[in-house]
Amino acid sequence: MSDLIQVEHLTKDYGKGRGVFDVSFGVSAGEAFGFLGPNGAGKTTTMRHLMGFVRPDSGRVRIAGMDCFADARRVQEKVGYLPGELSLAGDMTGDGFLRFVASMKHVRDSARCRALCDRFEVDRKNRIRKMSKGQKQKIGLVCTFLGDPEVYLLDEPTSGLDPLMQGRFLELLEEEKARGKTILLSSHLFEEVERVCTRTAMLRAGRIAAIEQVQALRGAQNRVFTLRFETEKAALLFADGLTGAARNGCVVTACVQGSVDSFLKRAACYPVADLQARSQTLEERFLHYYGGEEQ
Ligand SMILES: Nc1ncnc2c1ncn2[C@@H]1O[C@H](COP(=O)(O)OP(=O)(O)OP(=O)(O)O)[C@@H](O)[C@H]1O
Repeated sequence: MSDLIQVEHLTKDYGKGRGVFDVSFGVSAGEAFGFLGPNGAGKTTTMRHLMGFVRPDSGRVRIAGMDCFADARRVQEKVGYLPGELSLAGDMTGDGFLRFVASMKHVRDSARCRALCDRFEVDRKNRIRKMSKGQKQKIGLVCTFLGDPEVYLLDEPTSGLDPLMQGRFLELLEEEKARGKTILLSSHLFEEVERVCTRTAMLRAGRIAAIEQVQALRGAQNRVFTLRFETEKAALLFADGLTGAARNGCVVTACVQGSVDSFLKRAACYPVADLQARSQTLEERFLHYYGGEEQ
């Protein structure tokens, strides 16, 4: 079966190396797909193409077989989109705005809206312009989930939320995933993607650097060793020519992929005062793709 979300060779060139270039990926129905990348990597630009706000310079972007630009209205009816930067009607109260959005989305049953507001402890009485960033973000989240859409495009959804609300949001996302919804989740936060998504793309400077199974990343056999040698000379000799090793005085930190046998035998040639080993975090693994990126 073909993917529900299809991005094929998407290019939007804003000049001076900015934009997205030859971006391709697919998200199958019921899959949660992560979209990770540093600032300016192209996450928002890709999402805006999926919402049909922007016409690609080249390439194709489709949801449920519909061209996102040509069929923008029909696509948008299927999608719950949370933009990275919200623009809400500041003069309206939270309640007034939610009612307005519900009517736009033809949502007649208010039970889901109430449940979402309770979950996120939404301030419905105050005017939106008087709300904090987090309070506005919670209104945005309720609007996104309100219509019970089939597809979610979420652009850094937890930005501005406190840890309690971040947790509640991730719970909601897991529930929606269990209900078969298709999710594209853009984030800077590795833990967030790790918790919800089965696969993730990593964007760098407008291009896909890699697409990986989250499970495979989590289970990768990479180990980070920190060794303290008796002397700086020993540390220097040990680290010399060792790929991926960093030395600070007597301490050498190195990431070892696969078998640790030859690494430990090499270390055993020098006087070791202390050794610690741990699994490489997902974040460290991603840094491999982002290495050298200017933020
Ligand atoms: N309308 C536009 N005109 C010119 N350049 C743009 C436009 N929209 C985006 N860009 C540029 O395209 C690049 C990608 O931006 P985008 O907002 O997609 O990145 P992002 O990954 O969402 O970043 P962030 O994490 O900071 O939100 C950036 O260099 C940005 O300046």
